[in-house]
Amino acid sequence: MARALLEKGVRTAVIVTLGERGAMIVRRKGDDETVEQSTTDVNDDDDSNHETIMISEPADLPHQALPVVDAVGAGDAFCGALAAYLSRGVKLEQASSMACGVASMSVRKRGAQESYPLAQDLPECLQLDNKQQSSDGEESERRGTITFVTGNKNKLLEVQRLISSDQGKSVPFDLTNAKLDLPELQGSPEEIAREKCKTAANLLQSAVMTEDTSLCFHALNGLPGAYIKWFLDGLGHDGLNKMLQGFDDNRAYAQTIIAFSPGPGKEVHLFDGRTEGRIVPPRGSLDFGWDPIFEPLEEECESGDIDKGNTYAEMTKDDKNKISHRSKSFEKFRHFLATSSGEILKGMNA
Ligand SMILES: O=P(O)(O)OP(=O)(O)OP(=O)(O)OC[C@H]1O[C@@H](n2cnc3c(O)ncnc32)[C@H](O)[C@@H]1O
Ligand SMILES: [Mg+2]
Repeated sequence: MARALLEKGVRTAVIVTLGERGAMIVRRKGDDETVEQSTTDVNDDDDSNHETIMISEPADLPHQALPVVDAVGAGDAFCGALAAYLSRGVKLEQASSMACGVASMSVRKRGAQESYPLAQDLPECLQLDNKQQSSDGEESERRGTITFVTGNKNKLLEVQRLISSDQGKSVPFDLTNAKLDLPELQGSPEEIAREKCKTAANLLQSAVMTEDTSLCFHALNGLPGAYIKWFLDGLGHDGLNKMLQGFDDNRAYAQTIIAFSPGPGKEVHLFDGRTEGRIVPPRGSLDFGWDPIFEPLEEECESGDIDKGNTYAEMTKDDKNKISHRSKSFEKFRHFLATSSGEILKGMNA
C-alpha cells in the first residue's frame, strides 16, 4: 500500500504507524540521506525500488514504565507532533521517532485531546529546542514575531523600509504591526516609552515594540520633547519657528526611543537614537510631522554621505533613513535582537 502511494506520486515518503511497534517510513531508494539513528532499521532486501525504515520511540522515556490505558487519539498525537518537529527542521527519521514518543505518552492517558502532553511537560529528549539540525545538516533557528504598535503610518513606512534594507543582517524575528493609539503618560521620554510599551504588551498579550519620537529644542532645555505632537498640532510649523524667536540658538535634536517587551509583565528594554539639527522655516514635502522644519547638521549628513543643507522633508526617504533618529535607535534594537535572540525567544515563550 505504501509503495502504491509512492508510485502514485507521493513526493517524499509514506509513513505507516504501527501501534506499539512504532512506525515505518517507506520511500524511493536514493531519495534521501543515509540514516544514522539508533532508533531506525533500514531494510531494502524485498524491493529494489524502495527502502523501508523501521522507527521506534526513543529508549528510556520516563512514561514507558506506566501502563497503556487507551489508544484513542494516538495517531493524531503522532501526526501533530511530527508536523511540529518537521517545521522546526528536525530530520524525518528523528522527527518520526520523537513523534512515536509523544504518541506513546498519549496512550498512557484516557481520551483524545486530554491525553496529549503539553510542550513544557515533554521529557528532555522530546523537547523542541531553539536550534535543531535541519535535513541538510545546517542549524535552523526558531523564529519569533514582534508586533510594532503605532498609530502613525509614516513611522511604520520608515521602519518597514529599514527592515527591508536590513535583509543581509537577518535576525530570527518577524515584525508585524498593529494600529493602536495608546495613552501616553506625562513624564520623561523614557518613562513615557516604558509605560506605553507595558500597556501594549498587556493589551495584545504578545511581544511588542513601540516607538516614541521627541523633538527637543536646546534653547528650551529639551522642550517640547515628547509633547511635540501637541505643539505641532496646536502651533504648526510657523508657530514652532516663532517659539525660538528671541533666542540666538535654533539647534534641536530629534530623538526616538524604541521600547521592546517580550510579553505582558516582562522587562521593557529601551533603545535611544538621536540626530542633531536646527529648526528652520518649512521646506519640502509636508507628508510627515515636523520633517519640513528639521535640518540635520552638516556632520550628520557627512556621516551618511548625503547632500548638506536639506531638511528631512527635502531628502529622499532612503537618505533620511541613513542618518535619522529612528534608524539609529532601530540599529541598536536590531543589534540587541541579533545578539540576545536565544534569551529573547525563551522570554517570549515563558
Ligand atoms: O502611535 P504613535 O507611535 O505614538 O505615533 P504618534 O504619531 O502619536 O507619534 P509620537 O507619539 O511619537 O509623537 C511624535 C510626533 O512627532 C511626529 N514625528 C514622529 N517621527 C517623525 C519624523 O521622523 N519626522 C517628522 N515628524 C515625526 C509625529 O507625527 C508626532 O506628531
Ligand atoms: Mg503617540
